[in-house]
Amino acid sequence: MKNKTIAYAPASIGNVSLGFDVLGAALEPVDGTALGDVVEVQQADAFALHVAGPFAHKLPADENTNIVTHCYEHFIEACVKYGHATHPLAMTLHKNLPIGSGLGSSASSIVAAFHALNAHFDSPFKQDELLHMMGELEGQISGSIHYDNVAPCYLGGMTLMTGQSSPVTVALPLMENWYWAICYSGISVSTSAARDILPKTVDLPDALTFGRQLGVFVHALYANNEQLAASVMQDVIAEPYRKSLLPGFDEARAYSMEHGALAFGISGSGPTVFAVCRDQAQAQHIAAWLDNNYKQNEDGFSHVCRIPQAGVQQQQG
Ligand SMILES: Nc1ncnc2c1ncn2[C@@H]1O[C@H](COP(=O)(O)OP(=O)(O)OP(=O)(O)O)[C@@H](O)[C@H]1O
Ligand SMILES: N[C@@H](CCO)C(=O)O
Repeated sequence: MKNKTIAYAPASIGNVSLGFDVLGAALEPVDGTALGDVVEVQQADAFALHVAGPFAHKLPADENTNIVTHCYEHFIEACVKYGHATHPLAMTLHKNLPIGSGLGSSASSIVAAFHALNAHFDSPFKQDELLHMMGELEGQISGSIHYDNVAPCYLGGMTLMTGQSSPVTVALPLMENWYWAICYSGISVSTSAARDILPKTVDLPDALTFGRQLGVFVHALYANNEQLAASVMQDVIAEPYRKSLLPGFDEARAYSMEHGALAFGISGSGPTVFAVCRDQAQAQHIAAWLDNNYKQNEDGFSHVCRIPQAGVQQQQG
């Protein structure tokens, strides 16, 4: 067992427009910004959670309501159930991602927490076992289990959920030259509220479009056909309802598409938006425009990102 274990878990895009709840991608800013939460664990006499970082003050003051505390309790219960030895830990969460941002903020805390806990105790649980725990904890927050943030955050890349208990998710090929301009507007959108406004059933034409788009997208990634892949990146499930929660969304889409973006959409449940760009210069231009025009307040930010191959990463203590 290690004295101190530290894990960094990246931001992620849920849905990627065309894959509601079943498609997600990790994010890595090209300028080296660490866009993700960090969790440290260390042996202690009793459990304690300390919260730090730029968005710590936006979390509930009571550490018992922090999802990281719930991850610890869940992990220890699982260890007891399966006969793995444990001891109490002190944990620190560096809350670097804004809450209710659409960047997979709770997923980032959850993945960093479970990875640090598992590594600290010499990996008693395997990948899919941990993913199930992560999905369950994410479901406690958003109201239903979905893996489209926790899976890419944990494993990196762009991942498609299988609906199976193992493998929970499979990796998809990436378009080598795509850059993702992302902008968080600075307001908070609750994922559970953004799920509650969606209709409970989907019309047949939309169901057919959803299936066709997802199938064509996966084919186009394997065929390395950028135009075909981008042509089906449209959201027929959530965006028509959610965009009313996002001031300036239509203008941001119109500007991005007029300036060459291949696709544009809501990241997760928003308010973060993304534009898929052919090269870094185009992404820088669109990110700068979004920064000046889509951002609503000083909490907002924009980045040019790539999709990293790696997800959660262990750091030196
Ligand atoms: N460590 C944590 N990180 C983020 N949210 C937390 C954490 N602990 C508790 N919460 C609570 O969970 C809820 C998170 O809400 P929500 O799912 O809308 O945000 P999110 O995960 O940040 O969203 P998104 O996936 O869109 O980035 C908030 O009520 C927040 O106070
Ligand atoms: N698939 C989830 C992602 C939330 O970040 C949703 O759109 O509700």
